[in-house]
Amino acid sequence: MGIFSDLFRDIAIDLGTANTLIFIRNKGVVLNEPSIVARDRNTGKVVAIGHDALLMHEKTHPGIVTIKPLANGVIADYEATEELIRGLINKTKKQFSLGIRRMVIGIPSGITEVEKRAVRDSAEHVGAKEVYLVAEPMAAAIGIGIDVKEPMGNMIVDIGGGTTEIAVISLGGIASGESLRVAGTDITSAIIRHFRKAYNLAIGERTAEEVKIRIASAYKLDKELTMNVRGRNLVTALPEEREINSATIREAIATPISQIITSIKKSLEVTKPELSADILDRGLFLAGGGALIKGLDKKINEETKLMVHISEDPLTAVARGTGAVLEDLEKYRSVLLSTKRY
Ligand SMILES: Nc1ncnc2c1ncn2[C@@H]1O[C@H](COP(=O)(O)OP(=O)(O)OP(=O)(O)O)[C@@H](O)[C@H]1O
Repeated sequence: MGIFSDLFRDIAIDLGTANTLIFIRNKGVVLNEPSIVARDRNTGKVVAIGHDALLMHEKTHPGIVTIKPLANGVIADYEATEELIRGLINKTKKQFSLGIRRMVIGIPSGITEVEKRAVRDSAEHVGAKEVYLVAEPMAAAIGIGIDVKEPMGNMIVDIGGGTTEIAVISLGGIASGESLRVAGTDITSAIIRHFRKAYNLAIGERTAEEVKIRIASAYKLDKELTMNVRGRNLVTALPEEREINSATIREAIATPISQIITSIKKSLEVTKPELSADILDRGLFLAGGGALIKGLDKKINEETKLMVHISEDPLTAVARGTGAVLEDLEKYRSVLLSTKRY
């Protein structure tokens, strides 16, 4: 058994809008790359996946198109999604591996039946013998280390690239939840718009991401930060550098931040009283890259009066959770999503 079982691999995937992470049994998270596919414009052939495709995404190349197959937490391009899964798995391939046995995939909870089916089909086409799907907020909760099966309410807010998933988890199920299509990407877009409007400065997506990661905040900082940003002046068409500060960026991203907080409040309003009492005791848990926005915990605390915990390494919470499911399928069987066969 030993030798042969080693030749078949069991893997778990966090199929995210922004990043896809792969977890391999007994190894942990082995790959974390952007969810991007680059194709030759003429032949349609895949020329790069992940990091390499991201580099092409920013530089305009007439012969290459880059695709983000998962936009806003839904599958925008089925074929490219499969290419992404295949390409990233290939990057992790061991020389002597015969193929994949089990695959657990974390998917947005707002996904439709047809999209679920498409993810399952893609996994099967890639060679998986058994495919299991788990909702991202459930996986995040497991990754955080919450005992999802106990009769207690736990609120998870997973702020990813395309979607913010808010869920109250209890007894191994999602008691109530919402999938909001406002998340990290919208915060980046708000920064791009601010530079255009306020300074006539066009900045790229990667620069805006850097601004977000380095100085964006949701709450007044003890010490406000500054940063030099380069872009192209839309009036003179010349390159320009400008110093900006965190207070201005906070204002620029106020709309998406308040949309996320409004959704959290709405979810709290519809939570059953006994679960609300648990949440009041335990606080809410933030996961996903958006959890790293400075002061977001304070801002949510101010508006909801709840304790707010930022999960350890929020960017890998979903992947670690899908990995935990993979490593103990028996225990987690009841949290898996069912898909209808057609
Ligand atoms: N330090 C940081 N500060 C603020 N935002 C960050 C930071 N690091 C990453 N992000 C943002 O987090 C988002 C990606 O988060 P994550 O990897 O959890 O999403 P995803 O799982 O790919 O997306 P989704 O859950 O929507 O499918 C991106 O928008 C990224 O810009």
